Amino acid sequence: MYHLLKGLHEYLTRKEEFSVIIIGLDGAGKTTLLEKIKTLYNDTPGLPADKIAPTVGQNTGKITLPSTILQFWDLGGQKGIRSIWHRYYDDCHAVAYVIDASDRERLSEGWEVFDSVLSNRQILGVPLLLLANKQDSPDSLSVEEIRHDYEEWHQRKQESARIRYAEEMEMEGRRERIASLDVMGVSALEGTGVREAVDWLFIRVQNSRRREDQ
Ligand SMILES: Nc1nc2c(ncn2[C@@H]2O[C@H](COP(=O)(O)OP(=O)(O)OP(=O)(O)O)[C@@H](O)[C@H]2O)c(=O)[nH]1
Ligand SMILES: [Mg+2]
Repeated sequence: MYHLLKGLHEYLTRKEEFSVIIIGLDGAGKTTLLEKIKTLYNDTPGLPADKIAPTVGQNTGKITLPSTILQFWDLGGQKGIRSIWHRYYDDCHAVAYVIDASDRERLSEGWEVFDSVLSNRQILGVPLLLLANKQDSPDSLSVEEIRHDYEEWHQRKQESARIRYAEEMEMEGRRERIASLDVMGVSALEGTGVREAVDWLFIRVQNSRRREDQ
């Protein structure tokens, strides 16, 4: 009887686990974001910003939400480390791409990398959120400006490329994705918008799981 009740209790209180990868250029603020998420959701606070060093490899963090555990994988963004990102694509349930909205000089590099992320078939149907970080900075572009900048960059890229038919089809998929792209403004440093971003991820992983179940 005890085992039966224990099993029932475990069944009723079980939590499903989802993996979210956090990627973006070096210095975009991914680790600062992860540590802020830990501080906001866990009893043990994350590292303060002045203790965070550039990531060589990965950092992880878990938070518990109603009937759900979100496992975050913050992957190093330096050029030489980006080649490991693809190893995480098959098993992730959502992607957060962080862009430094205050660093205008590196925006096009950020879009180049973002575009190559979008071209990966493994994450084609995976919820993807673009986070315009450092909204606390006076130099920061707003969410609308960031979206506009990306669309313009993408337009320029298409115009300058001589595109083969296969690429055209692939671009078409990407265009659809861009049209429905969700962009949110956050300040990983101050925590502004971070709960809204986590809510978005929580809802989207739940929804995509339901679609898989059907
Ligand atoms: N003003 C401001 N600075 C931020 C914010 N988020 C991160 N930073 C700063 O940006 C710098 C880089 O932050 P990290 O979190 O280490 O960046 P990262 O994306 O993890 O970089 P890699 O680990 O190299 O890929 C640090 O000096 C942070 O304090 C933010 O929201 N606002
Ligand atoms: Mg980092």
